Amino acid sequence: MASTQGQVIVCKAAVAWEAKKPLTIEDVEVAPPQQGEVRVKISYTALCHTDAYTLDGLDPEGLFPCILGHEAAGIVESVGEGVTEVQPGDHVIPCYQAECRECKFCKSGKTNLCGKVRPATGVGVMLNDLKSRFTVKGQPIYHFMGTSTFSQFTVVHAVSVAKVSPEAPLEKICLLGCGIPTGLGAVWNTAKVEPNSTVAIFGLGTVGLAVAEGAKAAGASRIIGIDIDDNKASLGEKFGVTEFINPKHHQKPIQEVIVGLTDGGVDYSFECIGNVDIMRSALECCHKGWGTSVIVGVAAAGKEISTRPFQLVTGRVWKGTAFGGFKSRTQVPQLVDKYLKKEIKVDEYITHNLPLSEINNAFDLMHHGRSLRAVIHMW
Ligand SMILES: NC(=O)c1ccc[n+]([C@@H]2O[C@H](COP(=O)([O-])OP(=O)(O)OC[C@H]3O[C@@H](n4cnc5c(N)ncnc54)[C@H](O)[C@@H]3O)[C@@H](O)[C@H]2O)c1
Ligand SMILES: N[C@@H](CCC(=O)N[C@@H](CSCO)C(=O)NCC(=O)O)C(=O)O
Ligand SMILES: [Zn+2]
Ligand SMILES: [Zn+2]
Repeated sequence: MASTQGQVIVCKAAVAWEAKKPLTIEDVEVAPPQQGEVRVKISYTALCHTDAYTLDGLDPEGLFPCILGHEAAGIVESVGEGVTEVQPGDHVIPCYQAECRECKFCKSGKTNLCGKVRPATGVGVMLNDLKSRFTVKGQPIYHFMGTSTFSQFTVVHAVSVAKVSPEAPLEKICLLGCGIPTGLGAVWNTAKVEPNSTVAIFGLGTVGLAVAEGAKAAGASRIIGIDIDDNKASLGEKFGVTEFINPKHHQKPIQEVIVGLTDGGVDYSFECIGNVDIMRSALECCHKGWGTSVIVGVAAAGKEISTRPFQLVTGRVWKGTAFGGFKSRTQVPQLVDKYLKKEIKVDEYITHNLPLSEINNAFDLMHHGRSLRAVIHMW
């Protein structure tokens, strides 16, 4: 095939023109990568709840028109000046959480957050010239989370690209771009759950089920799954949930139910929904003196958390996690290798496979709670 390096590529992409409106498939012009950038041919992308949250107009950083998508895998088409970490043909996972290894955050040893490109990705552009690489009939289209994987080709910062084993099936490992690492890492890196701990998980979507999988691997003795969808009871068991509670079947506040079941509360809890009232329940179902609650869910613009300070004075700890605390470029390839060694599940989270033309159906499935991950086949 003739090289497309240095040329504008015209390809299909699902464009979000405005909030709360279905995406439309457009011919998008994708400019060549500039200095420190990589153009990636996206093979497969899944949908995460965060894509729906932004499309629904709930994200204070949401900009339109944009190309959503941040859980994907593909192959490098070309690289810009100065890029040495990857080359055309490499299999990669674009990572919304960059890892430059040079900034204050990366060097701190305290966080997986990276400050290098975040100011640009937060406003939908590339760092080099603060412009977008996408246009439709000449009109600029914003990037999203520095990834924009609902396009057959995307341009990302080189510090946001994890090079992975070419042995791994791209149609599966696309999921390692967000939801699964977030859940596993929330347990292993953020909470650091110890053997024999008790755990409560609020929301058993992909993220919550990955928390269950991580908690089981960490040796938790009780893993309590909480969801308003009764179908999640049997599903949860497959990922390690040992007890299921549907709050709708209880009169008392759910935190009181859990405290009663666990001799004073759980050691660790995880909020995997994005609901600030449930974040409070998750904190308050933790054991006095040491219980730790991790906020994983992303709450809508304007929402704030609250509790009585006494909850913290008496030893409960409130934390949050982004991408499960994993350092993206270093650790995503390791997670891919773990999948190849069958040490972590991936296939089990995929409930639907759809062509790009049906991407709006994938959003409907998610909104109706009928899918875990729907994988979009881009070609
Ligand atoms: N912090 C991060 O890095 C990160 C990464 C990925 C996703 N997220 C966020 O995590 C959350 C979960 O993502 P997902 O893709 O698994 O979503 P999902 O929609 O697949 O799952 C959400 C689950 O929560 C359940 N639920 C909804 N309301 C509930 C309630 N009031 N009580 C109990 N259960 C309830 C639903 O039935 C569903 O099973 C979202 O907010 C997403 O934006 C955060
Ligand atoms: N833009 C929102 C916040 C969105 C958010 O918190 N995103 C998570 C990843 S969700 C992936 O599905 C995250 O990693 N945040 C850290 C970061 O964005 O640097 C808002 O402004 O409230
Ligand atoms: Zn996500
Ligand atoms: Zn950095």
